[in-house]
Amino acid sequence: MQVTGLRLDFGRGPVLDDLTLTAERGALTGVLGPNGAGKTTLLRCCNGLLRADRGDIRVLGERPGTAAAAARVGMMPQSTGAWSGIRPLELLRYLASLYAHPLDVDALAERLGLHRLSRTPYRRLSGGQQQAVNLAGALVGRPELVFLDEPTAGMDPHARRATWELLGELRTAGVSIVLTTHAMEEAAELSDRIHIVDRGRVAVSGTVAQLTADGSSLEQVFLANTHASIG
Ligand SMILES: Nc1ncnc2c1ncn2[C@@H]1O[C@H](COP(=O)(O)OP(=O)(O)OP(=O)(O)O)[C@@H](O)[C@H]1O
Repeated sequence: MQVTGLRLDFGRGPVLDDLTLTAERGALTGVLGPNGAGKTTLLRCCNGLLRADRGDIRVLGERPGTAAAAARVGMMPQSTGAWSGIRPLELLRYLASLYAHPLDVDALAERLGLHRLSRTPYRRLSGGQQQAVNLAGALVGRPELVFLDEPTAGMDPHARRATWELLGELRTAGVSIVLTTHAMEEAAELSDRIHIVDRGRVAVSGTVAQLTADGSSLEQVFLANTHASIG
């Protein structure tokens, strides 16, 4: 995925400000940044849900939001209210039906601990369970590239580890992954490359080893290269 010179202003100053970054195929790319830095906005642009004022995005060589891109790209949003009454397995079966070669829904649900929740409507699931459904929804179409917006936020340590394992297997299988997170140890553990975004721009990029070469922790690098959103 290639993002070049992206700019987007909702009317109160730029949220994305000449943002340029690359996510290599087959790699896991971590996008970090303070609250309000523009991470979700970037992911929404990459999925064609928002259109930038300026700049260019290519996902798997395609323009975001086209049918060609949608068939090959998955997106796990931070939260979604749209599925409130539907049960997890019904939802996943519906999403699977939209793709040519979906994953096996029962196996995926079992893997993410959703098979026991088959009768519970989405809105009655816990926050972590909703996250697991969102993740399954992003993966069920067997995407070549998947965007995950804070995939483990709200997950307990068991669910988080199961998710990390799943992401590791996807990466081994050649799936490209772009994820946002506020968990520094998660970013350090999973990412092949990290972009730290601040006020709509990439402040610093590199592998974890490159970013922490002077002995700093990833959190120290984050704090040194970003502005606080509160305080
Ligand atoms: N549709 C919108 N209209 C107006 N402002 C918006 C809209 N969407 C996002 N913003 C603003 O853009 C900025 C960036 O928001 P965004 O959700 O991309 O941040 P983020 O980096 O994902 O933050 P967090 O880590 O808190 O999830 C925020 O100031 C937000 O209020």
